[in-house]
Amino acid sequence: MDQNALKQRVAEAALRHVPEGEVIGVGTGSTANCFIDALATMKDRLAGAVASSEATAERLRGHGIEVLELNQVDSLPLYVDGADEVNDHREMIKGGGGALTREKIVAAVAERFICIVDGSKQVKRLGGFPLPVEVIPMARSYVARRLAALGGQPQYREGFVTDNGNLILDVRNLDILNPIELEEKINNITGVVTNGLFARRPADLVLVGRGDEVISI
Ligand SMILES: O=C[C@H](O)[C@H](O)[C@H](O)COP(=O)(O)O
Repeated sequence: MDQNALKQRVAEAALRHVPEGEVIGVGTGSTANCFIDALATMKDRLAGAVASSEATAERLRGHGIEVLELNQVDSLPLYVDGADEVNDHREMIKGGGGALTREKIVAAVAERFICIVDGSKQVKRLGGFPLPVEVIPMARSYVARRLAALGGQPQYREGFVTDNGNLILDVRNLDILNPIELEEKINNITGVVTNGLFARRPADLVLVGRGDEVISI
């Protein structure tokens, strides 16, 4: 089964966790897009969705699903999103599409976070995928120097502007032995908005598409 078929399969598997009559949070990226397309089949049983990016909001609206601002809801029973890497502790690297900050905010509000991935994203140790860090533009060089001091090799994602008007540094070569500690350390650098480690708030359930099966972690 090809990667796209696996993404569709996990997206469909996530549907049965969607509570009826509620507003849910929806992530960003190609796997989240598969979920949005699947969600459209039950849109009449949904009160609406909070989007983690402008692209997701547009796709949801395209299917006739009402998009609400996060500030319009008091709680979210569920957030469904993809990831760039996920380990056995359900910790993730996210942000390959640059949506990490809004994703982290929606994930923080959600009571339950279900991560949907194809098998290629499952790793023993995080860090093979370059860690995205969203940075306030004027702090770019300073933050890059601080990331280099942590042993990373930051690279400016040229020409990319986040939905929040900021830029992304993709950091290679980080030794991610303790994801929670590194997430906090990088977030404490002045000028960093947030980084793509989702370890303080891991997923509650990961659905992995592998061969003909969907495995739960
Ligand atoms: O910013 C993007 C998100 O974190 C995505 O969830 C992540 O990059 C995975 O995307 P995809 O499903 O396209 O591999």
